[in-house]
Amino acid sequence: MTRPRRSLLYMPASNLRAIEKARDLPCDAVVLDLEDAVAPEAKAAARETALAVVREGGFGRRELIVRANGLDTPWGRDDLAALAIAGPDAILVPKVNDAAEVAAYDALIAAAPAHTGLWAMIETARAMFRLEEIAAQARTTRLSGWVMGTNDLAKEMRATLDVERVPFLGFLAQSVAAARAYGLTILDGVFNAIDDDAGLEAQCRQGRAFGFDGKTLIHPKQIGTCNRVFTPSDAELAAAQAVVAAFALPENADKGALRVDGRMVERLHLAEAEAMIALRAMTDASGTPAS
Ligand SMILES: CC(C)(COP(=O)(O)OP(=O)(O)OC[C@H]1O[C@@H](n2cnc3c(N)ncnc32)[C@H](O)[C@@H]1OP(=O)(O)O)[C@@H](O)C(=O)NCCC(=O)NCCSC(=O)C[C@H](O)C(=O)O
Ligand SMILES: [Mg+2]
Repeated sequence: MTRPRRSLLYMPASNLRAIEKARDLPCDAVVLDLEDAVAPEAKAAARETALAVVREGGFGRRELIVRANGLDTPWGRDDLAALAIAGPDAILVPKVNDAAEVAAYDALIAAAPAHTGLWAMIETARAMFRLEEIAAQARTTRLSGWVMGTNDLAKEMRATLDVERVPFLGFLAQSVAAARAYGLTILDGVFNAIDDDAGLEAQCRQGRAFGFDGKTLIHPKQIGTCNRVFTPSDAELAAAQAVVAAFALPENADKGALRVDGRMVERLHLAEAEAMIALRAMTDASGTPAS
């Protein structure tokens, strides 16, 4: 991981007030949506707004991502052509079903600057059976991130999307495994109940337990909880530092397994501990409070 991606806040690219506000919000990334949050009659104007916002910048350390319309819509191709020239940090494409679609999106943004990543929404029933082939596109395209689209997935499956997300647990785990197998960043889906703080916290904790890098959000009031849950706590940091210190002792140089604070730790835990310390340092350096 090269930067924290705990909190990605969506906003309709047609909502100038929200975009203006986002320049000062403590999220790690901003996603300007041209897809589902924008009505058909507002699509063209929203695209122009998104392009102007990318050109203008002003988001500081926050990544700026734009979600395009799909290639099966009247707006997808024009979105991709324009975004390739504008060059946001990433272009997020919706409802990817298979590897061929990733390759098609990648070809259409071939002219984009090198810093522009391709991110894919994982949110269709068909994609659930092609996770590995989609993730493997990271080897041949600029695909570098996935975002779970649990609203669309719930709709397609006709499943109930509640706090616990029991119908989705298998797919969430498989998606994280596929993403990790090919080195992709992966963000959890949104939590729609804006005023349910306890539900949001529980779902952030669940997402972190699954291994997601962070969560996608729909409202500024969700950012604090999300950052706090996805930032290693002081206790986790201390535990990680204890693991690193134990393996650094000369008497442990040739040992593979140790007892640290009553727990068995192996060298794989050393790597985890180092990653946690690095993430905490990045989040501290980002200037964004955990809560
Ligand atoms: C959901 C909302 C429509 C709620 O809007 P509203 O009731 O107007 O919010 P508030 O009055 O509480 O807003 C308070 C202030 O905060 C600003 N605000 C609100 N939302 C955002 C935001 N997302 N980003 C930035 N700023 C925001 C308001 O402007 C108010 O500011 P002020 O004027 O100073 O008081 C609304 O929150 C919203 O539109 N959210 C984002 C919706 C969206 O982008 N949806 C698409 C992505 S979700 C998705 O598609 C997931 C995936 O594809 C899947 O399938 O699962
Ligand atoms: Mg969706």
